[in-house]
Amino acid sequence: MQEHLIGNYSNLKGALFSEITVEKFIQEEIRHGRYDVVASTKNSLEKSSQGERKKALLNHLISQNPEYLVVDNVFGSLDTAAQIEIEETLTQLSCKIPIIQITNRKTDILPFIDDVYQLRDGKPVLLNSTETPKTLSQFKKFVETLPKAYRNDWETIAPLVKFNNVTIAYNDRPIVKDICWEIKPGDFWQLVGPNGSGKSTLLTLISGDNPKAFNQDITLFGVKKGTGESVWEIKKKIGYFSSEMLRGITRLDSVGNMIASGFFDTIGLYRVPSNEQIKIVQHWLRVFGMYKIRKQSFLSLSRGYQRLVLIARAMVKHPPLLILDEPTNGLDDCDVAILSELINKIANETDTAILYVSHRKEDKLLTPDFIYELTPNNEGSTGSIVVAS
Ligand SMILES: Nc1ncnc2c1ncn2[C@@H]1O[C@H](COP(=O)(O)OP(=O)(O)OP(=O)(O)O)[C@@H](O)[C@H]1O
Repeated sequence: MQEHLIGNYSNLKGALFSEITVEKFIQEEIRHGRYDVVASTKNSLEKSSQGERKKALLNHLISQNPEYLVVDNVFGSLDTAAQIEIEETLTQLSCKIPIIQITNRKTDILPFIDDVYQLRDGKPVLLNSTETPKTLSQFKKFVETLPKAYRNDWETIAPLVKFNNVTIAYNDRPIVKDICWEIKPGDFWQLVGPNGSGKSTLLTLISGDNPKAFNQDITLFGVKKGTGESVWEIKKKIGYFSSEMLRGITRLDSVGNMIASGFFDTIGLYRVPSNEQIKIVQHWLRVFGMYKIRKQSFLSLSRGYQRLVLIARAMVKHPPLLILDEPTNGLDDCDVAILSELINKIANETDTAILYVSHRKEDKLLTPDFIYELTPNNEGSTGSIVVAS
Protein backbone atom coordinates (compact mmCIF):
# COMPACT_ATOMS: atom_id res chain seq x y z
CA MET A 1 0.00 0.00 0.00
CA GLN A 2 1.27 3.49 -0.80
CA GLU A 3 2.88 5.44 2.02
CA HIS A 4 0.75 8.59 1.51
CA LEU A 5 -2.36 6.48 1.94
CA ILE A 6 -1.80 5.17 5.44
CA GLY A 7 1.22 7.19 6.59
CA ASN A 8 4.62 5.72 7.47
CA TYR A 9 4.13 3.02 10.06
CA SER A 10 7.30 1.06 9.36
CA ASN A 11 8.79 1.80 12.80
CA LEU A 12 5.55 1.12 14.67
CA LYS A 13 4.30 -2.17 16.11
CA GLY A 14 1.22 -3.19 14.15
CA ALA A 15 -1.27 -6.04 14.41
CA LEU A 16 -3.53 -7.72 11.86
CA PHE A 17 -7.10 -8.72 12.80
CA SER A 18 -7.94 -11.20 10.08
CA GLU A 19 -8.95 -14.79 9.42
CA ILE A 20 -5.35 -15.27 8.19
CA THR A 21 -4.07 -14.45 11.69
CA VAL A 22 -6.59 -16.86 13.26
CA GLU A 23 -5.28 -19.57 10.93
CA LYS A 24 -1.65 -18.81 11.91
CA PHE A 25 -2.42 -19.20 15.61
CA ILE A 26 -4.27 -22.48 14.92
CA GLN A 27 -1.21 -23.77 13.04
CA GLU A 28 0.95 -22.83 16.07
CA GLU A 29 -1.40 -24.91 18.27
CA ILE A 30 -1.26 -27.92 15.94
CA ARG A 31 2.45 -27.82 15.09
CA HIS A 32 4.13 -26.47 18.23
CA GLY A 33 1.54 -26.93 21.00
CA ARG A 34 1.48 -23.14 21.62
CA TYR A 35 -1.83 -21.85 22.97
CA ASP A 36 -1.34 -18.07 23.02
CA VAL A 37 -4.98 -17.26 22.29
CA VAL A 38 -7.75 -18.87 24.36
CA ALA A 39 -11.49 -18.38 23.81
CA SER A 40 -13.91 -17.30 26.55
CA THR A 41 -15.01 -20.98 26.79
CA LYS A 42 -11.34 -21.82 27.73
CA ASN A 43 -11.15 -23.83 24.49
CA SER A 44 -8.15 -23.65 22.18
CA LEU A 45 -8.77 -21.82 18.89
CA GLU A 46 -8.92 -25.09 16.98
CA LYS A 47 -11.81 -26.32 19.15
CA SER A 48 -13.65 -22.99 19.11
CA SER A 49 -16.44 -21.83 16.84
CA GLN A 50 -15.73 -19.24 14.12
CA GLY A 51 -17.19 -16.37 16.12
CA GLU A 52 -15.44 -17.40 19.34
CA ARG A 53 -12.11 -17.43 17.45
CA LYS A 54 -12.53 -13.88 16.15
CA LYS A 55 -13.58 -12.48 19.53
CA ALA A 56 -10.62 -14.20 21.23
CA LEU A 57 -8.18 -12.94 18.59
CA LEU A 58 -9.26 -9.31 18.96
CA ASN A 59 -8.89 -9.48 22.77
CA HIS A 60 -5.44 -10.99 22.37
CA LEU A 61 -4.26 -8.42 19.84
CA ILE A 62 -5.45 -5.51 21.99
CA SER A 63 -3.69 -7.00 25.04
CA GLN A 64 -0.42 -6.80 23.10
CA ASN A 65 -0.77 -2.97 22.92
CA PRO A 66 -0.27 -2.51 19.18
CA GLU A 67 0.56 1.00 17.90
CA TYR A 68 -1.77 0.53 14.93
CA LEU A 69 -4.27 -2.13 13.85
CA VAL A 70 -5.26 -3.41 10.41
CA VAL A 71 -8.71 -5.05 10.40
CA ASP A 72 -9.80 -7.27 7.52
CA ASN A 73 -13.38 -8.54 6.96
CA VAL A 74 -14.26 -7.46 10.52
CA PHE A 75 -17.82 -8.79 10.59
CA GLY A 76 -17.41 -12.08 8.70
CA SER A 77 -18.67 -15.10 10.74
CA LEU A 78 -20.03 -12.87 13.53
CA ASP A 79 -23.61 -12.86 14.81
CA THR A 80 -25.41 -9.54 15.34
CA ALA A 81 -24.52 -9.22 19.04
CA ALA A 82 -20.84 -9.92 18.37
CA GLN A 83 -20.84 -7.43 15.47
CA ILE A 84 -22.13 -4.68 17.79
CA GLU A 85 -19.64 -5.64 20.52
CA ILE A 86 -16.65 -5.62 18.15
CA GLU A 87 -17.73 -2.36 16.52
CA GLU A 88 -17.86 -0.72 19.97
CA THR A 89 -14.44 -2.11 20.94
CA LEU A 90 -12.87 -0.85 17.71
CA THR A 91 -14.57 2.54 17.99
CA GLN A 92 -13.05 3.01 21.47
CA LEU A 93 -9.68 1.76 20.26
CA SER A 94 -9.74 4.19 17.33
CA CYS A 95 -9.48 7.09 19.84
CA LYS A 96 -6.09 5.71 20.91
CA ILE A 97 -4.42 4.20 17.83
CA PRO A 98 -4.89 4.40 14.04
CA ILE A 99 -7.08 1.68 12.54
CA ILE A 100 -6.94 0.72 8.87
CA GLN A 101 -9.94 -1.26 7.66
CA ILE A 102 -9.97 -3.53 4.60
CA THR A 103 -13.43 -4.39 3.36
CA ASN A 104 -15.34 -5.12 0.19
CA ARG A 105 -18.81 -4.27 1.53
CA LYS A 106 -19.86 -0.67 1.95
CA THR A 107 -22.32 -1.66 4.70
CA ASP A 108 -19.35 -2.86 6.77
CA ILE A 109 -17.43 0.44 6.80
CA LEU A 110 -16.85 1.29 10.49
CA PRO A 111 -18.41 4.57 11.73
CA PHE A 112 -15.09 6.16 12.74
CA ILE A 113 -13.40 5.67 9.34
CA ASP A 114 -12.44 9.13 7.98
CA ASP A 115 -11.17 8.41 4.46
CA VAL A 116 -12.32 5.65 2.12
CA TYR A 117 -10.10 4.53 -0.75
CA GLN A 118 -11.18 2.17 -3.49
CA LEU A 119 -8.75 0.12 -5.55
CA ARG A 120 -9.33 0.92 -9.23
CA ASP A 121 -7.07 -0.76 -11.75
CA GLY A 122 -4.76 -1.63 -8.88
CA LYS A 123 -4.50 1.99 -7.66
CA PRO A 124 -6.11 3.40 -4.49
CA VAL A 125 -8.48 6.26 -5.33
CA LEU A 126 -9.79 8.53 -2.55
CA LEU A 127 -13.59 8.70 -2.61
CA ASN A 128 -15.18 11.98 -1.66
CA SER A 129 -17.83 11.91 1.05
CA THR A 130 -20.79 11.84 -1.36
CA GLU A 131 -19.42 9.04 -3.53
CA THR A 132 -20.22 5.43 -2.64
CA PRO A 133 -17.79 2.65 -3.56
CA LYS A 134 -18.64 1.08 -6.91
CA THR A 135 -19.14 -2.64 -6.90
CA LEU A 136 -16.73 -4.51 -9.09
CA SER A 137 -19.06 -6.53 -11.26
CA GLN A 138 -22.49 -5.91 -12.66
CA PHE A 139 -25.21 -8.21 -11.40
CA LYS A 140 -26.79 -10.16 -14.25
CA LYS A 141 -29.72 -12.52 -13.90
CA PHE A 142 -28.98 -16.11 -14.81
CA VAL A 143 -30.94 -16.85 -17.97
CA GLU A 144 -30.33 -20.50 -18.83
CA THR A 145 -32.01 -23.22 -16.73
CA LEU A 146 -29.85 -25.61 -14.68
CA PRO A 147 -28.91 -29.09 -15.96
CA LYS A 148 -31.43 -31.89 -15.40
CA ALA A 149 -30.74 -34.63 -12.82
CA TYR A 150 -27.63 -36.63 -13.68
CA ARG A 151 -28.85 -39.74 -11.86
CA ASN A 152 -32.22 -40.76 -10.45
CA ASP A 153 -31.32 -43.59 -8.05
CA TRP A 154 -31.14 -41.09 -5.15
CA GLU A 155 -34.63 -39.71 -5.72
CA THR A 156 -36.44 -42.04 -3.31
CA ILE A 157 -34.14 -41.62 -0.29
CA ALA A 158 -36.10 -40.23 2.65
CA PRO A 159 -35.77 -38.74 5.13
CA LEU A 160 -32.47 -37.17 4.14
CA VAL A 161 -31.73 -36.22 7.74
CA LYS A 162 -33.63 -37.10 10.90
CA PHE A 163 -32.46 -36.10 14.40
CA ASN A 164 -34.45 -37.60 17.26
CA ASN A 165 -33.66 -35.99 20.65
CA VAL A 166 -30.01 -35.48 19.72
CA THR A 167 -27.91 -34.20 22.63
CA ILE A 168 -24.18 -33.40 22.32
CA ALA A 169 -21.65 -32.31 24.96
CA TYR A 170 -17.90 -31.71 24.74
CA ASN A 171 -15.99 -32.52 27.96
CA ASP A 172 -19.26 -32.39 29.95
CA ARG A 173 -20.06 -28.97 28.49
CA PRO A 174 -23.52 -29.23 26.89
CA ILE A 175 -23.67 -27.88 23.32
CA VAL A 176 -27.08 -28.94 21.91
CA LYS A 177 -30.00 -30.60 23.70
CA ASP A 178 -32.94 -32.71 22.49
CA ILE A 179 -32.70 -31.67 18.85
CA CYS A 180 -35.59 -33.07 16.79
CA TRP A 181 -35.29 -32.08 13.14
CA GLU A 182 -36.11 -33.64 9.80
CA ILE A 183 -34.94 -32.58 6.34
CA LYS A 184 -37.01 -34.01 3.50
CA PRO A 185 -36.07 -34.22 -0.20
CA GLY A 186 -36.31 -30.84 -1.93
CA ASP A 187 -36.59 -28.79 1.29
CA PHE A 188 -34.78 -25.44 1.50
CA TRP A 189 -33.61 -24.88 5.09
CA GLN A 190 -31.71 -22.09 6.69
CA LEU A 191 -29.88 -22.89 9.95
CA VAL A 192 -29.44 -19.87 12.22
CA GLY A 193 -28.17 -19.27 15.74
CA PRO A 194 -25.66 -17.06 17.50
CA ASN A 195 -21.92 -17.77 17.57
CA GLY A 196 -21.14 -20.96 19.49
CA SER A 197 -24.77 -22.19 19.49
CA GLY A 198 -23.85 -25.44 17.71
CA LYS A 199 -24.55 -24.87 13.98
CA SER A 200 -21.24 -26.39 12.82
CA THR A 201 -21.65 -29.21 15.33
CA LEU A 202 -24.99 -30.15 13.69
CA LEU A 203 -23.38 -29.95 10.24
CA THR A 204 -20.58 -32.33 11.27
CA LEU A 205 -23.19 -34.78 12.58
CA ILE A 206 -24.79 -34.74 9.12
CA SER A 207 -21.61 -34.87 7.05
CA GLY A 208 -20.33 -37.90 8.98
CA ASP A 209 -17.28 -36.11 10.42
CA ASN A 210 -18.31 -36.15 14.09
CA PRO A 211 -17.75 -39.40 16.06
CA LYS A 212 -20.31 -38.21 18.63
CA ALA A 213 -23.03 -39.05 16.09
CA PHE A 214 -22.70 -42.77 16.88
CA ASN A 215 -24.40 -42.65 20.29
CA GLN A 216 -27.33 -40.67 18.92
CA ASP A 217 -30.65 -41.43 17.22
CA ILE A 218 -29.73 -40.02 13.80
CA THR A 219 -30.95 -41.24 10.41
CA LEU A 220 -29.02 -40.08 7.33
CA PHE A 221 -30.29 -40.79 3.84
CA GLY A 222 -32.74 -43.41 5.09
CA VAL A 223 -30.09 -45.33 7.10
CA LYS A 224 -29.92 -45.27 10.90
CA LYS A 225 -26.52 -44.07 12.13
CA GLY A 226 -24.35 -46.89 13.47
CA THR A 227 -25.89 -49.62 11.30
CA GLY A 228 -22.92 -50.03 9.01
CA GLU A 229 -22.99 -47.13 6.57
CA SER A 230 -19.57 -45.64 5.74
CA VAL A 231 -18.69 -41.94 5.98
CA TRP A 232 -17.73 -42.18 2.30
CA GLU A 233 -21.24 -43.36 1.35
CA ILE A 234 -22.73 -40.40 3.25
CA LYS A 235 -20.36 -37.88 1.66
CA LYS A 236 -21.25 -39.13 -1.84
CA LYS A 237 -24.81 -37.92 -1.26
CA ILE A 238 -23.84 -34.46 -0.05
CA GLY A 239 -22.70 -31.49 -2.10
CA TYR A 240 -20.73 -29.21 0.20
CA PHE A 241 -19.47 -25.66 -0.05
CA SER A 242 -17.93 -23.51 2.67
CA SER A 243 -16.09 -20.21 2.18
CA GLU A 244 -13.25 -21.83 4.19
CA MET A 245 -12.64 -24.30 1.33
CA LEU A 246 -11.14 -21.53 -0.79
CA ARG A 247 -8.16 -21.11 1.52
CA GLY A 248 -6.97 -24.67 0.94
CA ILE A 249 -7.01 -24.58 -2.89
CA THR A 250 -3.58 -24.17 -4.47
CA ARG A 251 -3.73 -26.59 -7.44
CA LEU A 252 -3.66 -25.07 -10.91
CA ASP A 253 -6.93 -26.56 -12.19
CA SER A 254 -8.90 -24.95 -14.99
CA VAL A 255 -12.38 -23.60 -14.32
CA GLY A 256 -13.95 -26.54 -16.23
CA ASN A 257 -11.85 -29.18 -14.44
CA MET A 258 -12.71 -27.70 -11.07
CA ILE A 259 -16.42 -28.12 -11.76
CA ALA A 260 -15.89 -31.65 -13.17
CA SER A 261 -14.01 -32.75 -10.03
CA GLY A 262 -17.33 -32.67 -8.17
CA PHE A 263 -18.33 -35.93 -9.88
CA PHE A 264 -15.49 -37.65 -8.02
CA ASP A 265 -15.76 -35.82 -4.68
CA THR A 266 -12.27 -34.35 -5.08
CA ILE A 267 -11.19 -30.71 -5.21
CA GLY A 268 -9.32 -30.64 -8.52
CA LEU A 269 -9.56 -33.23 -11.29
CA TYR A 270 -7.61 -36.51 -11.01
CA ARG A 271 -9.81 -38.68 -13.28
CA VAL A 272 -11.13 -38.43 -16.82
CA PRO A 273 -14.83 -37.47 -16.89
CA SER A 274 -17.26 -39.26 -19.23
CA ASN A 275 -18.86 -37.47 -22.21
CA GLU A 276 -22.12 -37.13 -20.29
CA GLN A 277 -20.28 -35.56 -17.36
CA ILE A 278 -18.44 -33.15 -19.69
CA LYS A 279 -21.78 -32.04 -21.16
CA ILE A 280 -23.14 -31.28 -17.69
CA VAL A 281 -20.02 -29.23 -16.85
CA GLN A 282 -20.43 -27.28 -20.11
CA HIS A 283 -24.06 -26.62 -19.23
CA TRP A 284 -23.07 -25.14 -15.83
CA LEU A 285 -20.41 -22.99 -17.55
CA ARG A 286 -23.06 -21.60 -19.91
CA VAL A 287 -25.39 -20.83 -16.98
CA PHE A 288 -22.60 -18.66 -15.53
CA GLY A 289 -21.59 -17.17 -18.92
CA MET A 290 -18.13 -18.70 -18.32
CA TYR A 291 -17.89 -21.14 -21.23
CA LYS A 292 -15.29 -19.04 -23.04
CA ILE A 293 -13.01 -18.98 -20.00
CA ARG A 294 -13.40 -22.69 -19.16
CA LYS A 295 -9.68 -23.34 -19.70
CA GLN A 296 -8.56 -20.38 -17.62
CA SER A 297 -7.06 -21.13 -14.20
CA PHE A 298 -9.64 -21.38 -11.40
CA LEU A 299 -7.36 -19.32 -9.14
CA SER A 300 -7.39 -16.40 -11.63
CA LEU A 301 -11.14 -15.85 -11.08
CA SER A 302 -12.52 -13.22 -8.70
CA ARG A 303 -13.61 -14.45 -5.27
CA GLY A 304 -17.28 -14.28 -6.24
CA TYR A 305 -16.83 -16.31 -9.42
CA GLN A 306 -14.65 -18.87 -7.61
CA ARG A 307 -17.61 -19.48 -5.32
CA LEU A 308 -20.05 -19.91 -8.21
CA VAL A 309 -17.69 -22.52 -9.67
CA LEU A 310 -17.35 -24.36 -6.35
CA ILE A 311 -21.13 -24.42 -5.89
CA ALA A 312 -21.45 -25.88 -9.41
CA ARG A 313 -18.75 -28.39 -8.38
CA ALA A 314 -20.88 -29.36 -5.38
CA MET A 315 -24.01 -29.64 -7.57
CA VAL A 316 -22.80 -31.51 -10.70
CA LYS A 317 -23.42 -34.94 -9.18
CA HIS A 318 -26.95 -33.75 -8.38
CA PRO A 319 -26.74 -34.65 -4.67
CA PRO A 320 -29.89 -35.18 -2.57
CA LEU A 321 -28.50 -32.59 -0.11
CA LEU A 322 -26.47 -29.41 -0.70
CA ILE A 323 -24.82 -27.89 2.38
CA LEU A 324 -23.74 -24.25 2.12
CA ASP A 325 -21.78 -23.19 5.20
CA GLU A 326 -21.32 -19.39 5.42
CA PRO A 327 -21.11 -19.19 1.60
CA THR A 328 -21.11 -15.38 1.40
CA ASN A 329 -18.50 -14.67 4.10
CA GLY A 330 -16.11 -11.96 2.81
CA LEU A 331 -17.97 -11.15 -0.44
CA ASP A 332 -19.00 -7.69 -1.63
CA ASP A 333 -22.70 -6.72 -1.92
CA CYS A 334 -22.90 -7.42 -5.63
CA ASP A 335 -21.39 -10.90 -5.35
CA VAL A 336 -23.69 -11.68 -2.42
CA ALA A 337 -26.68 -10.82 -4.65
CA ILE A 338 -25.38 -13.08 -7.45
CA LEU A 339 -24.73 -15.97 -5.10
CA SER A 340 -28.15 -15.63 -3.47
CA GLU A 341 -29.75 -15.60 -6.93
CA LEU A 342 -27.95 -18.87 -7.76
CA ILE A 343 -29.01 -20.53 -4.50
CA ASN A 344 -32.66 -19.56 -5.02
CA LYS A 345 -32.38 -20.90 -8.58
CA ILE A 346 -31.06 -24.26 -7.35
CA ALA A 347 -33.96 -24.42 -4.86
CA ASN A 348 -36.51 -23.65 -7.59
CA GLU A 349 -35.17 -25.75 -10.44
CA THR A 350 -33.77 -28.89 -8.82
CA ASP A 351 -34.99 -31.46 -6.29
CA THR A 352 -31.81 -31.12 -4.21
CA ALA A 353 -32.54 -30.12 -0.61
CA ILE A 354 -30.53 -27.11 0.58
CA LEU A 355 -29.16 -26.48 4.04
CA TYR A 356 -27.82 -22.93 4.26
CA VAL A 357 -25.92 -21.59 7.29
CA SER A 358 -25.14 -17.89 7.68
CA HIS A 359 -25.50 -14.92 10.01
CA ARG A 360 -25.57 -12.12 7.47
CA LYS A 361 -28.39 -9.75 6.63
CA GLU A 362 -28.37 -10.75 2.96
CA ASP A 363 -30.36 -13.74 4.18
CA LYS A 364 -33.26 -11.49 3.17
CA LEU A 365 -32.28 -12.11 -0.47
CA LEU A 366 -32.86 -15.83 0.04
CA THR A 367 -36.20 -17.60 -0.04
CA PRO A 368 -35.88 -20.64 2.29
CA ASP A 369 -38.97 -22.74 3.08
CA PHE A 370 -38.04 -23.15 6.75
CA ILE A 371 -35.61 -21.78 9.29
CA TYR A 372 -34.15 -23.98 12.05
CA GLU A 373 -33.11 -21.76 14.90
CA LEU A 374 -30.72 -22.71 17.72
CA THR A 375 -31.21 -20.85 21.00
CA PRO A 376 -28.37 -21.25 23.53
CA ASN A 377 -28.99 -21.97 27.17
CA ASN A 378 -27.03 -23.52 30.04
CA GLU A 379 -28.14 -27.07 29.29
CA GLY A 380 -27.24 -26.81 25.60
CA SER A 381 -28.92 -25.05 22.67
CA THR A 382 -32.48 -26.03 21.89
CA GLY A 383 -33.90 -25.94 18.37
CA SER A 384 -37.13 -24.56 16.98
CA ILE A 385 -38.63 -24.44 13.51
CA VAL A 386 -39.66 -21.11 12.05
CA VAL A 387 -41.66 -21.14 8.84
CA ALA A 388 -40.02 -18.53 6.62
CA SER A 389 -42.21 -15.64 5.47
N1 LIG B 1 -13.92 -30.50 19.49
C1 LIG B 1 -14.43 -29.65 20.37
N2 LIG B 1 -14.07 -29.71 21.66
C2 LIG B 1 -14.59 -28.88 22.60
N3 LIG B 1 -15.52 -27.91 22.31
C3 LIG B 1 -15.93 -27.83 21.04
C4 LIG B 1 -15.41 -28.67 20.01
N4 LIG B 1 -16.01 -28.33 18.84
C5 LIG B 1 -16.85 -27.30 19.12
N5 LIG B 1 -16.81 -27.00 20.43
C6 LIG B 1 -17.61 -25.98 21.12
O1 LIG B 1 -18.97 -26.22 20.83
C7 LIG B 1 -19.67 -24.96 20.74
C8 LIG B 1 -20.46 -24.94 19.44
O2 LIG B 1 -19.54 -24.77 18.38
P1 LIG B 1 -20.02 -24.66 16.86
O3 LIG B 1 -18.78 -24.48 16.05
O4 LIG B 1 -20.91 -25.79 16.57
O5 LIG B 1 -20.86 -23.30 16.94
P2 LIG B 1 -21.45 -22.43 15.76
O6 LIG B 1 -22.89 -22.19 16.06
O7 LIG B 1 -21.11 -23.05 14.44
O8 LIG B 1 -20.64 -21.07 15.97
P3 LIG B 1 -20.08 -19.96 14.93
O9 LIG B 1 -21.26 -19.27 14.36
O10 LIG B 1 -19.29 -19.05 15.83
O11 LIG B 1 -19.22 -20.66 13.94
C9 LIG B 1 -18.62 -23.85 20.84
O12 LIG B 1 -18.66 -23.26 22.13
C10 LIG B 1 -17.29 -24.57 20.61
O13 LIG B 1 -16.28 -23.95 21.35
